[in-house]
Amino acid sequence: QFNIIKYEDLKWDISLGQGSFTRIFKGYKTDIHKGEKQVTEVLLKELDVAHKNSWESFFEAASLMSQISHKHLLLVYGISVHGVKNIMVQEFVKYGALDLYLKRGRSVSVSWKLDVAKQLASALSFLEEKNIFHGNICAKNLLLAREGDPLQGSSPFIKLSDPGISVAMLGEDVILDRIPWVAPEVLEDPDNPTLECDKWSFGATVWEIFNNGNAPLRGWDLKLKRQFYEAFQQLPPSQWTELAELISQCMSYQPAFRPSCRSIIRQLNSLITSDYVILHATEPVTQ
Ligand SMILES: N#Cc1ccc(Nc2nc(N)cc(-n3ccc(CO)n3)n2)cc1
Repeated sequence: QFNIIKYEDLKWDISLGQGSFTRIFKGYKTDIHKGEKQVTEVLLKELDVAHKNSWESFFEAASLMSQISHKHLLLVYGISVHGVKNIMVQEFVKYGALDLYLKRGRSVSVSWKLDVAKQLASALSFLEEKNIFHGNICAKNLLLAREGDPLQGSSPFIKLSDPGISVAMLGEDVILDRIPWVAPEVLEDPDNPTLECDKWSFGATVWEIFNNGNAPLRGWDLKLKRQFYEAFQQLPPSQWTELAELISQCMSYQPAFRPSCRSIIRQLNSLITSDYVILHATEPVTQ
């Protein structure tokens, strides 16, 4: 499924923060390649000891990412186990998580955001072809490999990160806290997620990207978040009607009403060519 990396071949560098069940570090792995020592920069993702009994699910996420390869899917080199430590060894993606990058107030253009959305849609389309459910699509799990430079006209490049511990293994509170990224039907039946659930999350992620990385329903408590679904509410619509339309299609409470990946990509292409893009070259950054 994936290769086992020897703990002694890994070296930890600085801590880069923590996710919900993991902490991440910059690091290095050493390989012997044709008798030569080769050191590779990696991202070391450690499963918190408190959640060590979710290690199968943690590694299942790693093996999912190792079995398929696509330019917009994160490369996972392998896993390492050392005592109670469970470590996933990933390619180091230069600019890290997209939500933090956008929050840092980088004012990026509308076409930059659409480009990122299209790359995510193509990763989603690839997963759909392979009938693979991701389960954790959000801006925090989009990694920025290339910034793209509006002046040079070079475009950004993103990689979708591993899904982490599967949603079926998570407690109800963790699932509730993932509102509005988690599809409403997942709350009803977390053990049988479908590909349509990822389309809902795609809609919430595009909303995030166009809101400069600010989380939707930020600061809402779990009760309010649950009510958001019970009242069939939608996220505040973008003033760009066609974009708001795509997001609300993806975030249909009826899974069958969500558009196919092909339709999502087609709609993104028509957004890219619309004159809104030219008029709003770089939005003033509203924090
Ligand atoms: N400052 C800074 C900085 C931080 C991280 C990276 N690189 C990176 N590489 C990966 N493979 C994965 C991640 N992640 C970050 C959050 C998650 C949650 O999924 N992953 N970050 C580069 C710069």
